[in-house]
Amino acid sequence: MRQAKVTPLPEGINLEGETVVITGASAGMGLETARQMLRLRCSTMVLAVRNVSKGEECVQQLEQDPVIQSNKPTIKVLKLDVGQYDSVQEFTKELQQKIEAVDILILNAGIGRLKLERSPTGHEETLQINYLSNVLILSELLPYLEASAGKTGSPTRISWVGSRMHEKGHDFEKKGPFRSDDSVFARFDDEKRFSRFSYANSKLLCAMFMYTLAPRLDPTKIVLNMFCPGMVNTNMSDYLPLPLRVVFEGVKYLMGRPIEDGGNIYINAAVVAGPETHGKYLYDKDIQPEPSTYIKSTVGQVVQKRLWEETMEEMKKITTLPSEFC
Ligand SMILES: NC(=O)c1ccc[n+]([C@@H]2O[C@H](COP(=O)([O-])OP(=O)(O)OC[C@H]3O[C@@H](n4cnc5c(N)ncnc54)[C@H](O)[C@@H]3O)[C@@H](O)[C@H]2O)c1
Repeated sequence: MRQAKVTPLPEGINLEGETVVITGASAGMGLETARQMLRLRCSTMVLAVRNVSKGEECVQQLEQDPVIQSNKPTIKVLKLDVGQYDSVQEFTKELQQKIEAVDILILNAGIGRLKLERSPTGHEETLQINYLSNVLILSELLPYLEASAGKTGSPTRISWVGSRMHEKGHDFEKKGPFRSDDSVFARFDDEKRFSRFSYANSKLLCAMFMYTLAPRLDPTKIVLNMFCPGMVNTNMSDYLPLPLRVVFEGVKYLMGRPIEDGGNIYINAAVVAGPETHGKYLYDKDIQPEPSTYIKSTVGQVVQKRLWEETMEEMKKITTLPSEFC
């Protein structure tokens, strides 16, 4: 059974004059969202990518689209490897130097892993790529994104790509994903405690962080939400070993959404849904009124608080915290 069809975007969306930044935009839904937004007249698109020459190829590909050509946008490629703090800091610096104000930031780059692999920071990769580096991006950019709102006259919108799996990872584990008396990061970094559900667990951290940060932000300056696009036919499952990949490809073929629908959901979260999405999770196009049962549970609440503390300790080692983090 296929995933429910996505309602088309309303007529008349016009992103003329807007500047959009998408991380991990050289493939999958990041690239598709860039394409759709450029077709909707987005004036400046920043593709934040690990491989700059691949990013440049994407620009050439996008510029061949007659609709995009006629809109005459500026498309920029900036280097960003979310596996490395240095690269994140170089990216946030370059962005502020080159782009005066941002209307929309989409935190899209993400990976899955079944085995413990470490990023150059020493942290397990899903923890680093899906969670910690996104927190650093926010930490470095919050003052600039708030200032952007002053320049554009409307709140800067940040949409973070989560996954519905964040509600499910712990269902498959014997003791739940995190204990209330254990380090959150150790659950990823410690070989003995690493779980093959690290993808779901890393997205759980993202959701918990979003729920903690959003109330600290002024929604007249920044609207922050998280969303899950559902199962979409991208290369996301390439990390799986061959037998599992074959099964997953079959499931995706039968049940997954076309990538165009994925882009449509991204645009809904970032553009169509308004300030009422601040601090909220969206599934497809529906705003979830409340966090997941796990996040609301007693253990979940302890873990959410500990996560914030551990994250702030980590960020303090790398940068000066913005006021919203203090
Ligand atoms: N495809 C799905 O069914 C699905 C479902 C829910 C959530 N998501 C999320 O959607 C987002 C996009 O995934 P996708 O399905 O388009 O997969 P994808 O693998 O096609 O795209 C992932 C993107 O992240 C980039 N990326 C990975 N590591 C990076 C790094 N170190 N530095 C910079 N960029 C890096 C890749 O280059 C790629 O452009 C991810 O966050 C994923 O978790 C996907």
